[in-house]
Amino acid sequence: MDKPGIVVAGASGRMGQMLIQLIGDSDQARLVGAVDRPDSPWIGQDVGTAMGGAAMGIVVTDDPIEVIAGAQAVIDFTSPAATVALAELTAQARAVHVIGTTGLSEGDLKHIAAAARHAPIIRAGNMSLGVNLLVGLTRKVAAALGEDWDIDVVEAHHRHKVDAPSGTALMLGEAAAEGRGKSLDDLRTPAREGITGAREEGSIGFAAIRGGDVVGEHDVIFAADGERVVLRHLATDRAIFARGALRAALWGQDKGPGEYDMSDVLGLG
Ligand SMILES: NC(=O)c1ccc[n+]([C@@H]2O[C@H](COP(=O)([O-])OP(=O)(O)OC[C@H]3O[C@@H](n4cnc5c(N)ncnc54)[C@H](O)[C@@H]3O)[C@@H](O)[C@H]2O)c1
Ligand SMILES: O=C(O)C1=N[C@H](C(=O)O)CCC1
Repeated sequence: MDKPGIVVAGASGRMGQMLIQLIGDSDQARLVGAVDRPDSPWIGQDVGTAMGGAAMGIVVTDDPIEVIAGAQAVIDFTSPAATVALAELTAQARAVHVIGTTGLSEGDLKHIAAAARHAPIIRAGNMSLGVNLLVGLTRKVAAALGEDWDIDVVEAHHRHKVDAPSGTALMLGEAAAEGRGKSLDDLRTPAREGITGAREEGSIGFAAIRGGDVVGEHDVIFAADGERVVLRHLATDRAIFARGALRAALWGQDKGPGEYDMSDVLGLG
């Protein structure tokens, strides 16, 4: 069988460039399209040349329809608005949509769920093996410890990140809430500022640091009287997210319509 053809959306972005390099070097997939926003200076350029290397024979376009029609998967690390639009187009082409974009609203998620009725969509706030293992550990530790153990998720990212808490922090918070048999919506405490009052028992808090070139750091802190347990993941290279996304695109090739996540892809369920 031919290697699956993959479109990268957000080609000029930090993740887009990682993916183009990874797919270009892969013997399991081929790059068939590169999409970016209409005002990107990369539009009309060969994507390899735009990245400062050799030409790859793929011209960056702001019109996803044509390239998606000939693709088996779209890997998308863009913005919430772009991701919602791409979900509809990718579903129409019956291709696999791998979504790494974070900061999606409830409304965005409803659009994505509607698109997943027609094609497989694999979405995760973090595509790395390490974080997806940490999600399982967080669920277990939260289940083992009583509500007298306070839970906070503290995360740090580079200065360009636009959403908070990070998608990863929300995955970890959801896992902690699940461990306690609740939903994060029930336990999440608003960002702290001013006279917040004492902490509510069983609540889950979030704190975000933004600065420099930090790729991504997450601590899940379980704090009780006299002791703390800290679960930590440190990302030092974005390649971990790109490898996870490509793995998801390949895994999705024989899957039916529906919503999947990285625990499905990695068999961690
Ligand atoms: N799930 C994960 O593992 C993971 C890992 C890293 C980043 N992310 C998320 O991926 C997203 C992108 O991160 P980044 O660091 O690459 O950001 P970035 O700003 O470097 O790149 C975003 C890219 O999307 C493009 N874009 C924006 N609007 C578009 C549109 N309408 N059509 C086509 N392209 C469009 C931009 O031009 C840019 O090339 C963020 O939401 C981030 O949180 C997720
Ligand atoms: O760089 C980013 O932006 C990242 N976003 C994801 C998140 O929101 O958790 C994953 C880590 C990097």
